[in-house]
Amino acid sequence: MARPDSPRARLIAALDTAEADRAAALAAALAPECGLLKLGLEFFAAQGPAGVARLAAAGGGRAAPVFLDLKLHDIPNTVAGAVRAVLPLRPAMLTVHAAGGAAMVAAAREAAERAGVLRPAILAVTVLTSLDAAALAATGVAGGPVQQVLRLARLALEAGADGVVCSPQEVARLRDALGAAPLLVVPGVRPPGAARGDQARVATPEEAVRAGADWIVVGRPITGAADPAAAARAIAEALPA
Ligand SMILES: O=c1ccn([C@@H]2O[C@H](COP(=O)(O)O)[C@@H](O)[C@H]2O)c(=O)[nH]1
Repeated sequence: MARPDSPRARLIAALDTAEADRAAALAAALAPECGLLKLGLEFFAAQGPAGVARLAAAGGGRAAPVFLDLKLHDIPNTVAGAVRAVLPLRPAMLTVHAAGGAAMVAAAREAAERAGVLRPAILAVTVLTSLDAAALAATGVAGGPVQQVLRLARLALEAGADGVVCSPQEVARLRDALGAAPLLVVPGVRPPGAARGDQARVATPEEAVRAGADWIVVGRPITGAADPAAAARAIAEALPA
């Protein structure tokens, strides 16, 4: 997948809603302001593949590409089947959990290859940005988020992932360790003064991009604004060129 060529293209707007009409209104407002629209578990659980297809078709082909953030995590055979099942939706990006293991990530990549050159980029989620060091330790992982993100990123990239999802606090370390090739997609991003909500490992949009993020993912600071399009535009305009 081609890397973004402008600050606007770096912005991924997360449309976290269960309501089709609300998602359609947000998509129409935000498509001109960002590079991709992200649909996640909330929308998919409520509206299913047909809802994704309807949203992608809305706007007469002018809708932004779709990032399907399903965070697949199951045995390799099941994940491969799920990837094949969503290929007709033509997502530009699709997530799996790196913690599912190398064979699972490889199965996702192999299944995605069926779509040919327009296959979705397979992104491996490392450590959820809602986990701080203590919450991660409570899951039995020793060593802290940076070490675990690096470990899972290496595993996933060696297994065939095109990139990883990490917090802004690990981006610079990943770029140093892994070089320019992996796509780095970064949620846990908050404009100065915005509520962090349930996000634990955060930084500003500018900090995330300066650290090496290819794309930043922003949800509530945009969708909760009185004017979501203006909020998205302000975030993109504050990004380094
Ligand atoms: O580690 C992760 C992986 C994915 N996400 C997703 O990004 C957005 C963030 O939304 P905000 O409202 O800006 O917090 C959301 O859709 C998550 O599912 C993440 O936050 N962290």
